[in-house]
Amino acid sequence: MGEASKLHIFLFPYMAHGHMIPTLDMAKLFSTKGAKSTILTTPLNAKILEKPIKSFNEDNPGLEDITIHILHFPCTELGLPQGCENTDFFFSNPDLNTGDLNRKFLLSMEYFKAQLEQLLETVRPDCLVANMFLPWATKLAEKFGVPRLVFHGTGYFSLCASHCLRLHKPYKNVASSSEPFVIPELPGDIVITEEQVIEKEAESVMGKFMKELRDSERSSFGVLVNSFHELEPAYSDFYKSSVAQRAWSIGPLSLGNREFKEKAERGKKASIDEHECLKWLDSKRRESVIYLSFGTMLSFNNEQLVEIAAGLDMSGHDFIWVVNKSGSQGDKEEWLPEGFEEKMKGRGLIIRGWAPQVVILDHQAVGGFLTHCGWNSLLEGVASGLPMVTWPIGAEQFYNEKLVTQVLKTGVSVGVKKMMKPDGDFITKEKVEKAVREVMAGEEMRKRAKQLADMAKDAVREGGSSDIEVNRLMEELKLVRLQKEEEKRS
Ligand SMILES: O=c1ccn([C@@H]2O[C@H](COP(=O)(O)OP(=O)(O)O[C@H]3O[C@H](CO)[C@@H](O)[C@H](O)[C@H]3O)[C@@H](O)[C@H]2O)c(=O)[nH]1
Repeated sequence: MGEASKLHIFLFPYMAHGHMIPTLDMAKLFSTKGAKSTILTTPLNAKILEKPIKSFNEDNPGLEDITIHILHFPCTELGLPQGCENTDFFFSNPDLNTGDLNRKFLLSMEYFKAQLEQLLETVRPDCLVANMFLPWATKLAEKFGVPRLVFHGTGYFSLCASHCLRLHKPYKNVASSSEPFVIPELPGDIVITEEQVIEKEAESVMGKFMKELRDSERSSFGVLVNSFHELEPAYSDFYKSSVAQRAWSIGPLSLGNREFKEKAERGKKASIDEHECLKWLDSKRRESVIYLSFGTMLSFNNEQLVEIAAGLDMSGHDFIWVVNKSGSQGDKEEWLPEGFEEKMKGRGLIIRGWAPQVVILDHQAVGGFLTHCGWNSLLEGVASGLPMVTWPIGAEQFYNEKLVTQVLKTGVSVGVKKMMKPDGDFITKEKVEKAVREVMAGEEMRKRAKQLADMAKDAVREGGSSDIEVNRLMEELKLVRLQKEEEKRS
């Protein structure tokens, strides 16, 4: 295909690993469909993306379909610490006030408006895929006749749950914040409590910001969802008929990474040698290891870490545990029980910092996943056919948990009742032990999880449901281009 006839897509991710990782996967996917992508991001984030993009371009000689455009982001002028170009900057550092920085960081995204406007005017891409946290992107794109697609990063179930909770506010009719209720209108009689709901604060600054996001979504070209129809059919149907005007399921995006190198290069540089990690896993029995990770946005306090360690010990299972902790408390002596690592030698691997997650999840020795239910992790767990222990922390993670425990029935909850902020739950070692044992022994859950993994792989194969939707999207974008060309001629 000639360069000029290729669709050119701008991708503008939110500057957080949970958004940048699927964005790069998306760019690769578009490349397989003959489109070229430009990822818009800041210098430090570009550094993280450079290596996997270079590998991708080397593996696909002559295409060079993915490029980065670097944006200016003057942190200190915006009231942020120097070098704060990714949420990881504050979430992995327990010494910082993450709440304040998170809000300021989110609102600083407006700074990109002028740069985006100029780029859209000069380059005129065929489409702009912008993260939901950039609501002003819809109007800017419209000004230059560029269709704007929204990428939320989460799945259909939580998008639908949010919609129904916002609409019906059922939490207003309960006697206490811990009283369970069924989410009205949402298929499946899903039970939740008020303390797990994030839609409560419509009048707050964040509530108003979220409304702006929804308004900008309504006038956009549509929504891209990292999911596949067979995983959550009732919710993908509900979303498409009752929530968004148009949506395309294009996942699981992580499955586009087939080679070891691609899987190992997702996100930050791993804090462990990937081959060492594999060697360790190779020495383990099939499905005997539980993998624990709480994503990129959280550090537990030392008391909770000690309790997790004890629970893992009591479970008797081998484990890989990722502790996303830097700063002064990251020092192992400060939070691990005395002699724990020596005692667990051979049984447990603790990764401080970043793990090559998909490499680990795909290994046959891994038999379970204890997850905070961030959507990327959850979907990666599904794609690897793993039953899960759910330990949501905040954001939409409690909704994702309900998908696993109440709909898919491929996991059990560790028993967290409420969001970590402001004053989350303390989970005892007994609860950790019980949930880990139950998931590792749960044959029915494992069977269902494996069926879902097969469906996930089928969805992204040629002719599979997600493959068809990506093709449809490409055709629609080509049509928009044709119409624009015709308008220009007439
Ligand atoms: O050591 C690590 C830690 C994470 N990851 C990867 O990083 C991503 C993390 O994404 P996710 O699991 O979604 O977690 P968060 O970063 O916490 O995700 C944020 O963004 C998600 C998508 O919008 C939301 O679902 C979450 O609630 C929100 O916290 C995944 O691809 C992981 O494979 C690694 O490779 N190694």
